[in-house]
Amino acid sequence: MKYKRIFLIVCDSLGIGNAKDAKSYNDEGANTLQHICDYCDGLDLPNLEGLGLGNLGNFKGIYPLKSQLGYTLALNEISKGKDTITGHWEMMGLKTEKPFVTFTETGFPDQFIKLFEEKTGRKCVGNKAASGTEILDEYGEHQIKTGDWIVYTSADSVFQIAANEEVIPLQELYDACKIARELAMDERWKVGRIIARPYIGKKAGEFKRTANCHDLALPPFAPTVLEALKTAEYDVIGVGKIPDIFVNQGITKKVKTINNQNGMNRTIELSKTDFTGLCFVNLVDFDAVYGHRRDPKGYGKAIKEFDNQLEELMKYLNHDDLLMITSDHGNDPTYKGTDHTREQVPLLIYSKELIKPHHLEQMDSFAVIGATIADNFGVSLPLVGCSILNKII
Ligand SMILES: O=P(O)(O)O[C@H]1O[C@H](CO)[C@@H](O)[C@H]1O
Ligand SMILES: [Mn+2]
Ligand SMILES: [Mn+2]
Repeated sequence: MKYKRIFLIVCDSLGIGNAKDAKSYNDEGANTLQHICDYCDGLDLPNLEGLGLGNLGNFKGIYPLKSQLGYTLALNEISKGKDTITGHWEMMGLKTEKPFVTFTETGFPDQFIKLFEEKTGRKCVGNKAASGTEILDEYGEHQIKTGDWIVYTSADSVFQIAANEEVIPLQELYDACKIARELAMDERWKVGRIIARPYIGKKAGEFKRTANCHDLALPPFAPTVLEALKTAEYDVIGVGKIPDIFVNQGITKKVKTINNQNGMNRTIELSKTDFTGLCFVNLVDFDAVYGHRRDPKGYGKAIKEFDNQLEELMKYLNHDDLLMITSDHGNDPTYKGTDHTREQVPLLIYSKELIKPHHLEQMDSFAVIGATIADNFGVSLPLVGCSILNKII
């Protein structure tokens, strides 16, 4: 074991363009970070820049340094799919060959909706691909009058249920999600995630989603690196959405968060505690609050805030800790539509002492991350992805 603790932070959706297969996803030219930097007329990110982020692309305001502190490379996703689950599972060694079923063009079939209505005792409205905030403006007032569920999907493999917390009790929404998850274990409707989308407010234009959102994912289809770590009795701390994404498999401790800032604060607190193993963090606001909302200015501000908090985290790292910063897909806020974009993701690696700063161009598979972690802790390596442990040290 070279590193006692590894902190892996996923800046959800912070892609860096250039995916070899972007065309087959209709995402040619998408580049989340580059276009945010352009839109903001340059981003000043001293900590990420110091690690070497500027060597990973042409990002206005982020300069490529000759003497970067970190080890940097770009990763290509090899799975079929560009959603959160696919990206995170690949990081931990699973290659998804068959994409999850989607209902983007058609909405969910009548049979599924009927069963869901019968079992939950409420009717559904919506049932189409939509932005989660726009659909509240469309149906939120209707829901207050009727108590109907607002259901919707997207380009992702999801069934999302929006419910006003002041109209439908939160627990009833969670129970309905469980019912939907059971129904959607049927092969015909086996979507990657059922998502509870609670919100508050009284009229269109004023509805606000709350932090009580909850995902019910399919369990990973094979053991992941997280499982291997847990079996070998290492700590596997999941912060934010991580436990949901892996349906708690391989997780030894769950830490809930309410937003990015809180996620980083919780991570900084964890860095002051003693553990041996992995602290795996997802910062979802980049994606949910800015990427899908096509808000490049807000996204830029959020990256800047992350960069500030990163400085504090780095201060608390021990000499034998390793920090990895990456992403799970792109979500270019200047791109057409409101969905994820197929992009390469950055991998920035840092340790106070045990690192050989270097910029390596690119590698295939996000599983480079899981393989390196497995290698470090001496557990069995995943079937995909090469460890770079011996290169970074
Ligand atoms: O528009 P909202 O509700 O944020 O939905 C987004 O979040 C879901 C999960 O990533 C996807 O379906 C995506 O469209
Ligand atoms: Mn994501
Ligand atoms: Mn998303």
